[in-house]
Amino acid sequence: MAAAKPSPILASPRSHKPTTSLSSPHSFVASNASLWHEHKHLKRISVGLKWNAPSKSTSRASPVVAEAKPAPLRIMISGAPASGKGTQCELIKKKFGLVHISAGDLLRAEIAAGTDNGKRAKEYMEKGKLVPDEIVVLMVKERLMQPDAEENGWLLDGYPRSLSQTMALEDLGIRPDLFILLEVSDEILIERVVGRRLDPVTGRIYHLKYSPPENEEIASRLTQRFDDTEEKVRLRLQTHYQNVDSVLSIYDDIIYKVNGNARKEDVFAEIDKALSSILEKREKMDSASIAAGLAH
Ligand SMILES: Nc1ncnc2c1ncn2[C@@H]1O[C@H](COP(=O)(O)OP(=O)(O)O)[C@@H](O)[C@H]1O
Repeated sequence: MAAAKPSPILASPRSHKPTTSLSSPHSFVASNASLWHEHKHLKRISVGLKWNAPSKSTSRASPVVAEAKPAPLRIMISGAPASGKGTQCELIKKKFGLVHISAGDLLRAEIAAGTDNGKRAKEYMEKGKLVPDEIVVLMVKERLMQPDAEENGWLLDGYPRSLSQTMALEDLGIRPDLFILLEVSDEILIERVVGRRLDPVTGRIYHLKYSPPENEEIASRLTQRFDDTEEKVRLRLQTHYQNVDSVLSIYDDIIYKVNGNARKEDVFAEIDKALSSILEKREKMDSASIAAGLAH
């Protein structure tokens, strides 16, 4: 079967592989993970090759390459509470079709379902602390390995938030193409959190001052997240700053810092530029690899 045959294009260099330094203890795992991901993807491309029937005028078959879809993006997005991750995730999801996996949303779903994990998680969330790894790590890992995320790529939001969570992914050979860090000043963050409201009917997020509800009916049903008070956001910020550096140190070579104080459209334009550029490079490399494979 064609899919089982080793493809000559597997040996080709790929531009999207994270640049890892040999001195880094994580570089080996990262490169292997990347190669594994590429191998799976390239197998798909090699299956997708089509050949034209020989035309009357030529004796040789000419290869026609089926549309080569580049390997799906795997992106992490990080930032302090209310740095705009949720808004940007919506925009990224819409444009790039990635599966949005939010650690906070997964935990809130556990709480809503009344599971033991949910009950335990809520105790930590109320204090603005990180939920223990034994709950979070498995939960996120299982979600990342669902077929939709493998097939369409993923956008991981709010994970990893500590060195141990990062290492759990590295041990599994899971590494993103890009680690987006939204940077916003504390003053703005606190103001955003305290005024943030959710419409439980539409799922839309409002801000009492900056993006108020359109009418009284909506205004009357808005809810506030239980951890969106000033006191709790200060604790969450403290937790964030205590942990973020250790996570950044592992993704040093793929960090993309974005000024999150700007308008959401401008923030998205920055992110869009980076993601589109990865995809463009990947498409070019795929075409070149396929052409090289066919020439053999
Ligand atoms: N990766 C994680 N590890 C541990 N706890 C987490 C993680 N992600 C979310 N949480 C918990 O859920 C809370 C809410 O997270 P989230 O919805 O991402 O909002 P925010 O980033 O605004 O704090 C966090 O304060 C923390 O208690």
